[in-house]
Amino acid sequence: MQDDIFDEDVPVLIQHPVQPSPPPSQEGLHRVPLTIISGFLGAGKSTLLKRILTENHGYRIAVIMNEFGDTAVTRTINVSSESDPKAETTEEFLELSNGCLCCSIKDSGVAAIEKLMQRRGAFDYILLETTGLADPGPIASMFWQNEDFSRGLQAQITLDGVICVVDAVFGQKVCLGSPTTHVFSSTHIGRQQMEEDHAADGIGESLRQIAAADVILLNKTDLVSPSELDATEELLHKINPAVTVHRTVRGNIDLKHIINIAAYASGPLLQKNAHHHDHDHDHDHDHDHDHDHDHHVHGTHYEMRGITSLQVDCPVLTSDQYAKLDEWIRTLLWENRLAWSPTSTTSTPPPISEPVAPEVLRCKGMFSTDDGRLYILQGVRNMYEIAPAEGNGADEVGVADEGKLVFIGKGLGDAVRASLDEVFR
Ligand SMILES: Nc1nc2c(ncn2[C@@H]2O[C@H](COP(=O)(O)OP(=O)(O)OP(=O)(O)O)[C@@H](O)[C@H]2O)c(=O)[nH]1
Repeated sequence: MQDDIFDEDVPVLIQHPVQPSPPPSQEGLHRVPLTIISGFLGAGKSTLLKRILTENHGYRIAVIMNEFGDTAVTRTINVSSESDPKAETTEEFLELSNGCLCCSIKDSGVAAIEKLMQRRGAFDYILLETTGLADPGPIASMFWQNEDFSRGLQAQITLDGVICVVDAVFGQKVCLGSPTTHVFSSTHIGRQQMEEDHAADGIGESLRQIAAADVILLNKTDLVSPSELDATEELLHKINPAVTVHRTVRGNIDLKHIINIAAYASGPLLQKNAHHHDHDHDHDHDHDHDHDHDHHVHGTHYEMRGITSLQVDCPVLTSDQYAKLDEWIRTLLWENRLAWSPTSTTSTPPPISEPVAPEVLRCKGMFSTDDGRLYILQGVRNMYEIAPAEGNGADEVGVADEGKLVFIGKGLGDAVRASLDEVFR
């Protein structure tokens, strides 16, 4: 692990009592935003978190890290702790000099968060790292809750977003020093992981991570040519048409792009597909690439190794169509079937059958109704919400007459699209 750049930044330990102080009154406290950080093995999650734990950014973030003993931050902390006879007692919660709080997960993630919430007030934000092999979807659905169902932890925490760190050069190390290195396209290797990664159920973990992400950090861009990065980025957008991609080197990113992004709020969506490049020298600019492939192609679906993304235009809906769409989504997410199937009484021919039962991992959308209202669709697995857009009126958003819906999951092909067409009829 190349952690030498951080060696000068040994965090300063501040003692915490073994027993946490009693939790402050919950009254008047806002829910603490939580961001999930997932990513391919070795993609650079720890490097990103090290940055957050050591740089002066002004945020008080509690970072919950996996594999506590393996990370360079922990090693530096442990080195500091060797001279500290009470190091054992401080191991689980370490307050760092930049105001952040570092926590280890020894129990399940939920237990760690419950313990962390006993220290509420010491931080404003939670970053939760998942293991490289984890599917962030179930964790996201645990924290993403309809207000009506908020209880326990969900009443204290609100899911802000899911970040996925993608290695632009997967396998690069393996090739280093190998006589075949120069004949490998490094991005090809990164893409190869996505293309080959598929589990028994048809969707591998790295694809699930991409599917569940609101923001992708395409990391290690220093090792890959711009054209190869473009190709990888295009692939990411095909797998997840609603994701925002930032290019990074060693996880160097302005934190505003990954925290407080309100990816699950009822704000405008699907506007954020501009490509963002964050370079090590902090030069940050957004621009659209002139790809051959248009990421906003109307009514597209893309399939790779069992994962499909379906992006459709949604016309301005009548109240009947709105109700039908709601029923269609509910049936798809809750029953893994199409509301308008071959047994439908509609006059159109039944849609062709899908080889795989449809399943949605993530959906997002924005559409308007003919009474001038703008709605946001948010869904994580079998939970979804359609809520009036907050903040911006339809005029400001500028997409009132060209709504979009995005579904990412399994078996979301032609039959699903044909069924959805019925809703819009
Ligand atoms: N050249 C280069 N190396 C990087 C970059 N980001 C991370 N690395 C290196 O890649 C290796 C893996 O980075 P980590 O941050 O440990 O990756 P991880 O995702 O935490 O790994 P796991 O916890 O094993 O899944 C380390 O040697 C890092 O120094 C980058 O942008 N460019």
